[in-house]
Amino acid sequence: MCTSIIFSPKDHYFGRNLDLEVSFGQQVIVTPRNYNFKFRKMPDMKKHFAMVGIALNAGNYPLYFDAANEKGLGMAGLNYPGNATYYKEKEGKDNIASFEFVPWVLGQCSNISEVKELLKNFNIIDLNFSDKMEASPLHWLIADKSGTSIVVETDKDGMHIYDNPVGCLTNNPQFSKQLFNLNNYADISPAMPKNNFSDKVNMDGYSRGLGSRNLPGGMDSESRFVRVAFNKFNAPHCETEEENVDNYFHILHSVEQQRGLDQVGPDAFEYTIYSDGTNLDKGIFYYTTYTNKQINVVDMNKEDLDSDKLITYELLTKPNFNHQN
Ligand SMILES: C[C@H](CCC(=O)NCCS(=O)(=O)O)[C@H]1CC[C@H]2[C@@H]3[C@H](O)C[C@@H]4C[C@H](O)CC[C@]4(C)[C@H]3C[C@H](O)[C@]12C
Repeated sequence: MCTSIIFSPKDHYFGRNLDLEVSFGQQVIVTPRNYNFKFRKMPDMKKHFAMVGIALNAGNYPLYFDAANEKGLGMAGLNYPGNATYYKEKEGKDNIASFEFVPWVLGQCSNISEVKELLKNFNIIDLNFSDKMEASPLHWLIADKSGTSIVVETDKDGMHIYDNPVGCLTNNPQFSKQLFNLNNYADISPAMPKNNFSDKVNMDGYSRGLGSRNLPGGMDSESRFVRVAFNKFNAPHCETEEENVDNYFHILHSVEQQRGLDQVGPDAFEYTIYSDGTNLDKGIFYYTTYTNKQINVVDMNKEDLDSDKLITYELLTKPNFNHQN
């Protein structure tokens, strides 16, 4: 499972938790403006916006899991098995494979209204990257530095673009159902609950935090959706970058999957391999990994963004202990 959010305390932070049982050897990859992006059914994109995110470098082609561009637009693909549908090629349409969708959008759009315009002629096609790497069933959260976000789902009945009032996405079911499900949690609150039960019973609030007692705690995608939306809406908005980045990671880590809790095979457990976030206003990329909880930083502005070569950084995974004596 995965969770993606846009958090807007002052600047805007976009990213995700990547939850899975196996790692692909992904890296932080900065794609500069003059890297030649090839598309299977569309002309090459020789010049485009620079982007930073997590990707698998497949023979010098960055297969992005999630990324943000220099204009402050971010995009993440999350598993959507059973629902994601990719279509046949259509004449006159922009025919894009699912693994090309992130660079197609981030290469040329600056904000959500441009994305909506671009998607008017979009057709996602059923194409594998290679024989060994089949297309993944995904849906996408896309957000910009105004804090606006949309969800794109390509279902059996066609493509849906939803305005996203909560600024988060997890996995199944469809986004519209995830939103509807929030109805069931309307009474969750950071405040102590009032006794609406009966004035015949003395309820003295034996513990702090009773207002969030019914917040779902499971690893499943519906529980994480409710939990991350609630935690994000109630997170503090601070003044400094450090405080806001710290709060951002508290939100993502509140839905992280601890190893051992989500069994997907006889001896296999899904867990949060990394959590990342880009400051969309400043182009600074932050991440933590399951074993390295220090916040690591790659500042896109420190790179030569006019280059034509991918810039890669290994994800740091070595535990970082600070011995005080
Ligand atoms: C599995 C990842 C999503 C995480 C997630 O939602 N996990 C939930 C798993 S489940 O519901 O519980 O089964 C997705 C996100 C981005 C995906 C990758 C990117 O789309 C880039 C390429 C695309 C290629 O077609 C397949 C390999 C791949 C490298 C993808 C592998 C995998 O499907 C990734 C890493």
